Amino acid sequence: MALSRVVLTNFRNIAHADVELDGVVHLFCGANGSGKTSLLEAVHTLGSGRSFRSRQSQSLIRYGEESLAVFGRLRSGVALGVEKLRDGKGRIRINQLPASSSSELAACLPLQVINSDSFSALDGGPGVRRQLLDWTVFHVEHSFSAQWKVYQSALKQRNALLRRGKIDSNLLAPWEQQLLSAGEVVHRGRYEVFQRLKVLFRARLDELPRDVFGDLDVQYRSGWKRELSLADALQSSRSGDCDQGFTRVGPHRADLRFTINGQPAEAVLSRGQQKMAVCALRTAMAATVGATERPLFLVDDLPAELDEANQALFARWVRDTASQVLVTGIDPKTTQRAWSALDGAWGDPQMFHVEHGRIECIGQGVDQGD
Ligand SMILES: Nc1ncnc2c1ncn2[C@@H]1O[C@H](COP(=O)(O)OP(=O)(O)OP(=O)(O)O)[C@@H](O)[C@H]1O
Repeated sequence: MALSRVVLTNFRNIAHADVELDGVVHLFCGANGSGKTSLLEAVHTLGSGRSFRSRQSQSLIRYGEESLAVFGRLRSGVALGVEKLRDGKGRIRINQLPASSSSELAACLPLQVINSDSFSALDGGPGVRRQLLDWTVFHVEHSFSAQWKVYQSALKQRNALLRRGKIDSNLLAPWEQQLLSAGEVVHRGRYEVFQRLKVLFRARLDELPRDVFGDLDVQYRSGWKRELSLADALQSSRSGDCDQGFTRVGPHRADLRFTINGQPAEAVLSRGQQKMAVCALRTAMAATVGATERPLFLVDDLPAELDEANQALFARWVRDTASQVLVTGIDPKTTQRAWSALDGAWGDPQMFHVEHGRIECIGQGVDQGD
């Protein structure tokens, strides 16, 4: 799923940009504050309805303007459009027709992001890791998001009853029935996809130093005690749930645990090693999804925290799993080094210069000689 063109209007400091994406590797270089990350955010908005930097769409709209728009065309010909207004309203269009949810965008344009927030996969809360797993499940099986929505709405209803101190079985039963049926599907989807993801993650870790990454383990936690069925777990936590006013067990408490010899991985790994573990995870997620929905990678400042060997290894992982990659950096030579070492189209990056919100294509890779 590659983009052939993206058009931005009033997106942060970018008043207007029309960017043709003819290749597979596209490097956007420029000074701090020039608008590089804004371009990645705009592409992210196109594929998910929101930025990876801010949940508030108002902050994305160029100062003094009332709305922003991002338009994109995929190589397949599909046209995507997202518009956001200052009052919080917005519109999503796919092939000029209104779309009802941002998951329709995600199905058209799968995205992976590597940026300074990527560490949260290891040191953030369980919700971050659940989202990563769910991204993978969704792109393997799009119907997953419908079941997850059913589960979440039943959970909301059960919690509302619990908060009112209602443990009347007759009132709880219909919501628990929904929780069970949707919850089982969600769990099964996650479990099956996790088994494949784990193998592909391990294969990438095996390319990293064994003394550090050899013992890095990842486990899937379903959100309730393994020895119980979900039905039994819900039943046995009912009175405690009522005391607390919320449902304490179930797929909404699922997590991935990354450990090294029983210790949390983030407590052992250096920053650069953590970033490589996340790069391994995200490219393994892309590989799990497979060839039909190869994602587009958005990489904000790859050289940050990574030495040259690790940047080169990450570039190879991306080549093997992505449809396309958009990378930002300050210095063109440093930014392109990892990519220029690759063969074929992947080794021939398209370069863009970004300055004061203007994006200009400056051709293929710059000369690496000094
Ligand atoms: N809503 C907005 N309207 C106009 N400008 C904005 C808005 N939000 C942020 N900016 C400005 O847009 C500029 C571009 O920010 P961006 O994060 O894209 O820069 P960058 O090129 O990625 O920089 P860095 O190399 O420092 O990461 C910044 O100067 C920022 O202050």
